[in-house]
Amino acid sequence: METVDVVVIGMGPGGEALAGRLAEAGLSVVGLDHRLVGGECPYWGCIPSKMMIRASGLLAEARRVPGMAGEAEVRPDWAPVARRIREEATDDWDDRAAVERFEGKGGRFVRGTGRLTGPRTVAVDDGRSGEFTAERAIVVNAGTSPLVPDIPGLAGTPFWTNREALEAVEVPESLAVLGGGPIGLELAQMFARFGCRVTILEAGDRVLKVEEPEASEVLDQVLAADGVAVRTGVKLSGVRHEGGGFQLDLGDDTLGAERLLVATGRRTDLAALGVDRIGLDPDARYIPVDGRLRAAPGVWAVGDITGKGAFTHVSMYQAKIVGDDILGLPVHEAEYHGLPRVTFTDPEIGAAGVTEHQARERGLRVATGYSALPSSSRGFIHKAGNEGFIKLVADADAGVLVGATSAGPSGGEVLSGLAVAVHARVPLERLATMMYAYPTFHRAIEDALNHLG
Ligand SMILES: Cc1cc2nc3c(=O)[nH]c(=O)nc-3n(C[C@H](O)[C@H](O)[C@H](O)COP(=O)(O)OP(=O)(O)OC[C@H]3O[C@@H](n4cnc5c(N)ncnc54)[C@H](O)[C@@H]3O)c2cc1C
Ligand SMILES: NC(=O)c1ccc[n+]([C@@H]2O[C@H](COP(=O)([O-])OP(=O)(O)OC[C@H]3O[C@@H](n4cnc5c(N)ncnc54)[C@H](O)[C@@H]3O)[C@@H](O)[C@H]2O)c1
Repeated sequence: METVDVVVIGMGPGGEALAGRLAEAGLSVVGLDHRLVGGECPYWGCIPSKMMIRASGLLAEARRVPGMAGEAEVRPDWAPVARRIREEATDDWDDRAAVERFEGKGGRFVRGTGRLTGPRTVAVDDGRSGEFTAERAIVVNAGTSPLVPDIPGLAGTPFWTNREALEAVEVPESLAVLGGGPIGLELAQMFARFGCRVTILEAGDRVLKVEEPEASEVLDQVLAADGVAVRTGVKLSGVRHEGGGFQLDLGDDTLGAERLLVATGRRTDLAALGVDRIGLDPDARYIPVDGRLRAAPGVWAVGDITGKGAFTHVSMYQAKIVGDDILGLPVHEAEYHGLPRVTFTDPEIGAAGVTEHQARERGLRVATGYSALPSSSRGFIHKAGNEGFIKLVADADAGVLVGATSAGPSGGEVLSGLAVAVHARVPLERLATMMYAYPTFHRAIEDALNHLG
């Protein structure tokens, strides 16, 4: 048993930043991770997936040249993408640089699995087994893993999760994507643009069901144009892998595909983390936290495991608050009412705050405003690839926006102003009386404000 100031279990984006900051502040910090320092985002998530999407976006833009700027012959090549992910993004899934960065700040890294054994103690299984007492804080940043549904025949087949998909060295000839959430959609469109025949199989009645229905409609339209087949209301009842491919039993018919990507959500394992030792329910999905991310006396949690939004920016935002709290600095408690998020399809679907449905469920007197990008000046100029819209959701009594969606080219960037408006509760009157630069996509915000009702 060794005594230190802080133990961080799991070095995802938030845990890595926090552990480094606390070590730089002079605390003795042990950071534990049984995989790679940095977590899912840099190795199997945001960064490599957005590099792939950047490449597929270039292909899509080149294919828009005919009729607008001459001729372009597009011959996709996956090799530079796979190479970039190995050489620039993941260092071939080697975290040496991140470990050294942390150690350079004075931290101590242990590659192993951490488990709470009490309110101040963490057992580490690193092949030797040891235990740390954390005098000041334990921080849990253990993240999530792919959730694989219990479908007959699926277990034991060489299906992909996000991890295998982002390590792909070749583009499959055909791909079935189980799940039409952000992971499934981003990767489906991206692989299709590299010449793969893609089918999305979504159990719900629309893709990206957590966002506005108008976003799902735009995605249906653009995915069809990319040659992606989208099937909703699907129940996959059996999986077989034979002759180098998958046979998927869909009740009425069978779908064949070279590869199967399972993108049906994420799961946590609180029992394995020993949360019962700090008085929490091991069968719960998330660790309950207060505004300072405190889960129990002396224990904080950050990231996906708190259930406040499975995004890197949530993890980083929470880590800053926890750092302030542990260091005894003034704390601005976490607020999620303006939660921004972007699904990096083309068009990007940016959103902040609540959807219209969520606002109505809260019993608000809701007003909405909508403006289609193709009919805006900028959309008219842009032409090919101009799909998208702005949708605003207002609390009519309070006179503020409680939600907004910005779908379109650079929809995630256009979101910025809307995220400020929702976060800072800027009065509608102020938004409606400001200037919006001409001719930008974000001018559609003004048009949507004019249509609020
Ligand atoms: C394909 C994909 C694309 C994504 N794209 C985006 C995006 O564009 N933008 C965005 O904001 N988010 C995106 N996300 C989500 C983002 O990756 C996560 O929200 C982000 O990684 C934050 O997670 P986290 O901090 O909870 O920890 P994680 O990144 O999940 O890391 C947790 C770490 O804890 C370790 N660990 C777990 N249990 C233990 C234990 N008991 N002991 C020791 N170590 C342990 C794991 O090995 C891991 O390294 C994407 C995710 C995926 C899968
Ligand atoms: N751009 C981004 O910020 C980004 C990108 C990727 C992932 N993420 C994060 O990662 C999280 C996980 O993403 P995800 O797409 O795996 O999960 P998700 O939970 O968001 O979506 C999963 C989808 O799979 C469907 N589904 C579930 N079981 C099914 C089944 N048996 N058959 C068919 N469909 C089924 C669900 O109805 C849902 O639409 C996201 O919620 C998001 O927070 C973020």
